[in-house]
Amino acid sequence: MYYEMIGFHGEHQSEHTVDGVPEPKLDRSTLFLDFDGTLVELADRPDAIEVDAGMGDLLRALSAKTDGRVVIITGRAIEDVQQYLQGFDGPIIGGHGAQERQAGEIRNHELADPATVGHLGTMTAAFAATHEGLICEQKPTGVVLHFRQNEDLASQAYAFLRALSETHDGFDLHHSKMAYELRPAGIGKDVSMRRMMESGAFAGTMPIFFGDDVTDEPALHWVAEQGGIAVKVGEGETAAGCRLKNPEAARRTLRRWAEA
Ligand SMILES: O=P(O)(O)OC[C@H]1O[C@H](O[C@H]2O[C@H](CO)[C@@H](O)[C@H](O)[C@H]2O)[C@H](O)[C@@H](O)[C@@H]1O
Repeated sequence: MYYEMIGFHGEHQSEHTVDGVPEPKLDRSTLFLDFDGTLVELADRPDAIEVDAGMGDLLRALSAKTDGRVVIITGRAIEDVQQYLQGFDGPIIGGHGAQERQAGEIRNHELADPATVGHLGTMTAAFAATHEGLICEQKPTGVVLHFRQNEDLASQAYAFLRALSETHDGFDLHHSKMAYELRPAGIGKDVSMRRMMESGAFAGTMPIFFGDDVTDEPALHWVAEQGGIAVKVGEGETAAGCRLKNPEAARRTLRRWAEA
């Protein structure tokens, strides 16, 4: 909407679409990319993903086309996701917005009090250790309980984290794919995205976002509302105007843009 109001819409994307996605003018765009389920296929465990061998080259090529405005925006901790992104030294928003990497330096959001996060992590790890099939993922800004290995434990995982959220101010409970997560209240990919789009090199460019999860929906909604390109990867209800079938299709579109 904003870009249409100021007359930029047509300047930032062509009317030509491939697989239902408009072809953007990358030199006037900012490209936000979710990681799990968008750039890489989901796996049984967070540490079992397989990253396409050309991922680093792809992100570097897209960064060159956008003058450095490719942003990885993920729920993972930055310390975790960056091991899969060798060769990409651009900005990363991690922990759903609770962390940011700019110019190689990682900053954690002040809302993620380290003592509280540590305490939540310790308690959740102890709970997972006594429930076979639950995986505790501790992050610098929150904690996740994964139940993909044993779906029958979903309600117990939920009840446990819910009790923690009710006894620890400032942390909200969120549902994502086969997992529940505690993260600081007030953070979100949409919040980080809006802030970034108002700053320095990003202001006045058109936002593009590829995301797959319910946790991506507020940001997909915001991008669509701005007249940007919001792409939902996979199935499910969405506010996005475009959809690609799976991460392979998303990578194919991105490779085409990188080579255009
Ligand atoms: O924002 P994203 O980049 O999509 O990250 C969301 C969460 O992704 C990871 O969990 C999910 O992917 C795992 C690996 O495929 C899968 O096993 C799990 O069931 C999914 O929920 C990651 O572990 C989380 O920290 C991220 O928040």
